[in-house]
Amino acid sequence: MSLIRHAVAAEDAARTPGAVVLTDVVKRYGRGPGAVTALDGVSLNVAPGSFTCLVGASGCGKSTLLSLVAGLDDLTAGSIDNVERPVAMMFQESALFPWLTVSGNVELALRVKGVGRAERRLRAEALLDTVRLNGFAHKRPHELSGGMRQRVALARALAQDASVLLMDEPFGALDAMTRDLLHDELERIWRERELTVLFVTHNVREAVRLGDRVVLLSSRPGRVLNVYDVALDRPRRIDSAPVAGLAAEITDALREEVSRHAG
Ligand SMILES: Nc1ncnc2c1ncn2[C@@H]1O[C@H](COP(=O)(O)OP(=O)(O)OP(=O)(O)O)[C@@H](O)[C@H]1O
Repeated sequence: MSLIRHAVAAEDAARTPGAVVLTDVVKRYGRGPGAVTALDGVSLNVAPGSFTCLVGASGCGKSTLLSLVAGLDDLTAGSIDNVERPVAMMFQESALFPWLTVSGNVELALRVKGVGRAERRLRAEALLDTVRLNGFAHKRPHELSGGMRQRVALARALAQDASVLLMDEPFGALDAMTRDLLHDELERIWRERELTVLFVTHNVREAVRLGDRVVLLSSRPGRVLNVYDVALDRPRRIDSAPVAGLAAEITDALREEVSRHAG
């Protein structure tokens, strides 16, 4: 297995400069006998404008990896380079402020950037248009469906004008149909804005539906086990045979890893 891993890392390192370049990243939480090694030597070159999905067993360090790229936590060893700041993040929970309107939530991100009031309003309107929420600017989050709340969260993330978008299971709590619609929207926005997306998911089919590449991490400590290039035409359907076929291959590898770890 380590041979594959090293081959993947070497091939990755040989690619042209990335928007995000991780080199031998190690992350350990705590010290002494109770320390937890979450990531152990992760190397990955994420090309500008690419869509990379991360999959792996629960607890393998996917969220840790995103928070390190976001600069929210310190590395124990290794390096992360070329990340243009700020990066935008999106989570499974929309984390909107309930007392603010939809527009107010998006405008807040612009306010933090020092954008003036009149321009904030205009830009928030345009962003809500981008995520197809025009007409909902004055609603409060509790008046929206889960999918609509995630659209607002996406608009708020886009308001930061970041070129790197980090997404931690953003559609994990949505029903299948809403999730499929949001896949289409995200794919469109990713292309229009030439974003670099790092997307964590438990859903391997979702990873194949969206990603240019799917990175499979080992069980804890997380290491890159394999990188799958997804050479399927877009737009893809999550229930199409080619998506299901590659997803089955990755799922088999993931199952093998989980049972190897359990054994
Ligand atoms: N702040 C922390 N302090 C101590 N241990 C932590 C901390 N954050 C994460 N861990 C541990 O690091 C490991 C990786 O956690 P992480 O949340 O990154 O995994 P994950 O792959 O995102 O998990 P899941 O798929 O279940 O969301 C886990 O064992 C977790 O318990």
